[in-house]
Amino acid sequence: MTEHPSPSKLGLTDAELAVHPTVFANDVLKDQVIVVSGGAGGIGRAIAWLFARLGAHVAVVGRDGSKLDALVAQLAERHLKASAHVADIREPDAVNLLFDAIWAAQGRVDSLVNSAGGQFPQPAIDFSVKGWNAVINTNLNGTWYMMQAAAQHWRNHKHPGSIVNIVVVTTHGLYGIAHTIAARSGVIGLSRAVAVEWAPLNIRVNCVAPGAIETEGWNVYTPEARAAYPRSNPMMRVGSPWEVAEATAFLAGPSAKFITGETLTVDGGGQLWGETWTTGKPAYFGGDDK
Ligand SMILES: CCCCCCCCC/C=C/C(=O)SCCNC(=O)CCNC(=O)[C@H](O)C(C)(C)COP(=O)(O)OP(=O)(O)OC[C@H]1O[C@@H](n2cnc3c(N)ncnc32)[C@H](O)[C@@H]1OP(=O)(O)O
Ligand SMILES: NC(=O)C1=CN([C@@H]2O[C@H](COP(=O)(O)OP(=O)(O)OC[C@H]3O[C@@H](n4cnc5c(N)ncnc54)[C@H](OP(=O)(O)O)[C@@H]3O)[C@@H](O)[C@H]2O)C=CC1
Repeated sequence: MTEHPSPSKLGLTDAELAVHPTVFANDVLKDQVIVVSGGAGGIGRAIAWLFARLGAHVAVVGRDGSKLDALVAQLAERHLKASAHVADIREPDAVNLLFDAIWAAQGRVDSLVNSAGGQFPQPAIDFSVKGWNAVINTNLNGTWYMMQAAAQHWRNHKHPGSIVNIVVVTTHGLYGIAHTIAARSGVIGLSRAVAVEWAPLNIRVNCVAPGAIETEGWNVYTPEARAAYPRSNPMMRVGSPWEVAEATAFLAGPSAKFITGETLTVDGGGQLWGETWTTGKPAYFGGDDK
């Protein structure tokens, strides 16, 4: 994967996340257990901090154990509850074992947040089969394995639950990321379908669709593409992972107990106005790229 590292930091640090003001009451998720895939990434990390600060135990999931352990240590330093779990969401057996382990250790799971995901920017006409499959496997299949394993455990334990899938705004033709638009449209459709099927099990399923949110995940985009992201919405700025975390807490927790099958867009109005060119603006559309 091509990386374009930023000379300065992207997103919020643990020290910032530990003290960032929140609109939620401190104990609103007291005693709950929340599983956050991609929990050591930019958005997942903000979700982990917010949910832990609201009283939950957060089980953070990813492939890189050292990133997860470092985050759990930071949370523990502030007397917040968390555990690190290495798993590849594309491996259904590993995903099932993950939920077995968290239930065994914590005795409950209340919410699942699927923030693991990503893509690379490339015009769709040039996608390789391997590249297409990598994005579909991660974002559609991986998210589904996590959703199904969570729901099966809730059914077996006769326990209510809620799922929030972090997706991408799919209403635009977002140039250069057609594979992810396909995968995320699948997740949104899937969420609407199982919101109905799983209502009898007392399981709610919703999505959050972020616009341009500054995180380390942006290193796959060129500095020129990143520099244009503030113009992707009428607020003329990029979003913060904390803004996605608060929307996620709203949907995951009791504030949304009558909401299911919904997608909450957190994009500064980017659905209504703005331009997003993840691979540069082609000459055809008035830009410099050939
Ligand atoms: C309206 C509102 C406005 C909204 C405005 C919205 C702005 C959009 C911003 C969205 C931002 C984000 O989501 S940023 C945050 C998300 N984070 C990321 O995207 C992080 C990077 N992405 C990932 O890690 C991805 O999960 C993924 C690319 C699938 C990597 O998975 P894997 O580890 O399996 O993949 P790799 O082994 O690296 O690569 C597998 C194959 O994929 C292809 N591949 C990988 N990188 C490639 C590249 N740069 N160019 C071409 N092809 C590539 C190759 O075929 C690779 O095989 P080989 O050829 O054999 O190597
Ligand atoms: N930032 C943005 O502008 C936007 C982001 N999004 C979406 O929001 C989600 C979070 O994004 P963000 O936090 O910025 O991205 P990051 O790249 O910072 O974090 C994504 C995390 O997902 C984990 N992950 C990736 N693949 C797997 C896998 N197969 N199994 C387990 N974990 C995996 C990675 O951890 P590890 O390497 O340890 O596995 C990583 O920490 C993604 O789905 C992203 O596409 C949507 C719109 C805009």
